Amino acid sequence: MNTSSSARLRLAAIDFLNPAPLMWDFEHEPEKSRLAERYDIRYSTPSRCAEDLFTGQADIGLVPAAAYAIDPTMLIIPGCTIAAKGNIRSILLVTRESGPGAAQTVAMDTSSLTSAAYTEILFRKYWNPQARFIPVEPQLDKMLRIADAALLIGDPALIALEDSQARADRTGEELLYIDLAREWQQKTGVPWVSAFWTMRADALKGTSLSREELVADFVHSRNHGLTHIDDLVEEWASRIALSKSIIRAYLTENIHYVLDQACKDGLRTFFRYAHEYSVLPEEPELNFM
Ligand SMILES: C=C(O[C@@H]1C=C(C(=O)O)C=C[C@H]1O)C(=O)O
Repeated sequence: MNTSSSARLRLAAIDFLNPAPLMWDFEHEPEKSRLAERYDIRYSTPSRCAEDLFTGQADIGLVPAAAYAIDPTMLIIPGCTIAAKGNIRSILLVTRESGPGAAQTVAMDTSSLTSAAYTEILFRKYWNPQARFIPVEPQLDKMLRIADAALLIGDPALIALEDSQARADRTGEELLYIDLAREWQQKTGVPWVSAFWTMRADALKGTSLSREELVADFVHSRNHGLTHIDDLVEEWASRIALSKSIIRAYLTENIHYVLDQACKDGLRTFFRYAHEYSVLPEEPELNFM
């Protein structure tokens, strides 16, 4: 917790392509310097972001939805999300040709909390309730050596999908690349919600920031990011092994950045099933700041 008005809020952010529009003002002038006086950003993976918030090493985090059920004393900052209302492209279950129903073991990307929980629900409810889950580093070949299917998220998933034909040519092995957000929506009728900004309930105490100023910082950053997609495509083309057209499609067609009513319904459905299938401890209320 911050104790003086000059103390900055510690922000745990995710070092993937998908949050880039949310981070626009935090990473670009003219707002960057102003926001640097309010927020101290540290980048990591989704699971690490949650850990930093829950262990008190961060005040605000782009937190995987699953983590919110672990500590519902946290407050959701309204407005922004990482979600999908169609294909998400970066959350994949990769299986052998026999499909997920035949998978006995699933290697789970250790950087994921939420997609891992969704995957477990999909197996328990629809595909194979007996499947076993093994946490593994996100390397497809390694994962498929020890399991029948693999969950990949984020940039490693985007790259694996781009490489899918080349991999099949290389290895002679045909794999299925299942987009889990599309699968989830077809089965449940609600959007897939991965993450949202979450803060410790006492985070604003001791700072001079009001609730409205804080919400505006995040919402304006997202809005500015969405008007700078061309710039983001240029920036990211040199950082990730993807074509500019894929980066653009991912930021404009795949990821949905507005935490709207449909996403809130999606979250409630996710939490209800997660509790029903013993994937998460309890079904939390959605508490907004
Ligand atoms: C869309 C994605 O969402 C991310 C996936 C998360 C998870 O699986 O725990 C958490 C935060 C999101 O930023 C992705 O990484 O592909």
